[in-house]
Amino acid sequence: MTRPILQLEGLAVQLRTEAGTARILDDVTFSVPAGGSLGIVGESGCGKSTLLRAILGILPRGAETPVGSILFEGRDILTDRAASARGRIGFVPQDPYLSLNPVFRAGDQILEIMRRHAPGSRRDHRARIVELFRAVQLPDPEGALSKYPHQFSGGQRQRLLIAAALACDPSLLVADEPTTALDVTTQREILALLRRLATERGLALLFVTHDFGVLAAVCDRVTVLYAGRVAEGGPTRAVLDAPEHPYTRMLLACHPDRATDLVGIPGAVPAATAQPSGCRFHPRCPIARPSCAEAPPPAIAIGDRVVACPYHAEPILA
Ligand SMILES: Nc1ncnc2c1ncn2[C@@H]1O[C@H](COP(=O)(O)OP(=O)(O)OP(=O)(O)O)[C@@H](O)[C@H]1O
Repeated sequence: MTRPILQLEGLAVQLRTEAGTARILDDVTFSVPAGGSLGIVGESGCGKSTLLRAILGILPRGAETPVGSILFEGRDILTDRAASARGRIGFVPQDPYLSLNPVFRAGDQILEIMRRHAPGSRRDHRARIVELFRAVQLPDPEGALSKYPHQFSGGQRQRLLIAAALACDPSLLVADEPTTALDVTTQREILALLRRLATERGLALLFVTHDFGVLAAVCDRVTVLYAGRVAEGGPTRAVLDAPEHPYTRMLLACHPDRATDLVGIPGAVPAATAQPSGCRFHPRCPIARPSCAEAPPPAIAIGDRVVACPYHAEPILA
């Protein structure tokens, strides 16, 4: 088996807020091997962004020290600051319109990042940036160096941001819904680009999305989060074709591309300060039993999949 680049074991993140302790992530476990791509999906408020923040070491103020471990290239970046500082984690943000500094030329913005990570002369760095621009298929890579962000289209700006994420020579690329701000055609091109770069460079890719179409286009595996806990995980195709957890089944049934007789999931994701006892999905779950409110369900392994529901084989009646 390929070595994991990123491995989370029992990660829990809590935040002190005015409304009490927000239990945002609990017992999150998964791994991403070199060359592998994992998508994190779940409704808004399930903890996807907080998960990325924990990995990138940028949790908000009020966060308690996370519990569990985040092994990056075999070292726990929660405790090993040196590993974290040296970490080769590239980040592709959500919004290409907000994520570039409008007053600096594209080349200079990436030069800054490269200088921090790799030795070399200005000329070496510029040559490498042109190479990166070529790799992300920016038109006129040489000319792009001296352009300002507003001189690029949305898709080109996202390509610039991917080039910026690659500037630290990463072994892991973390992307937070990088195509939501783009039109469908551009979205497809950017997803294909990410997929190709990850394969060609042997990068591990961690991809956050709420869109199953995007997930299927990019990720070999998926982890479904619900209210900060893993509901289900496994190969993307298998999970999309035959979801096991009631949450995944209902979430997929509400997807516009899928016509089924199930409509929406009643209720809403609970506030992180008011997580239900036991299985956090039980108040919205049509097959919940009284015991579901008692203790968090353990993750059950089914081949190369996991599902956190002892009643996953039961039908859901509309
Ligand atoms: N700084 C904070 N203070 C208080 N609560 C927070 C904070 N950050 C996140 N939360 C809460 O943690 C939960 C998870 O939030 P998070 O942003 O990680 O979810 P998400 O799945 O990324 O949502 P979205 O898809 O809308 O970005 C939510 O209930 C949110 O209100």
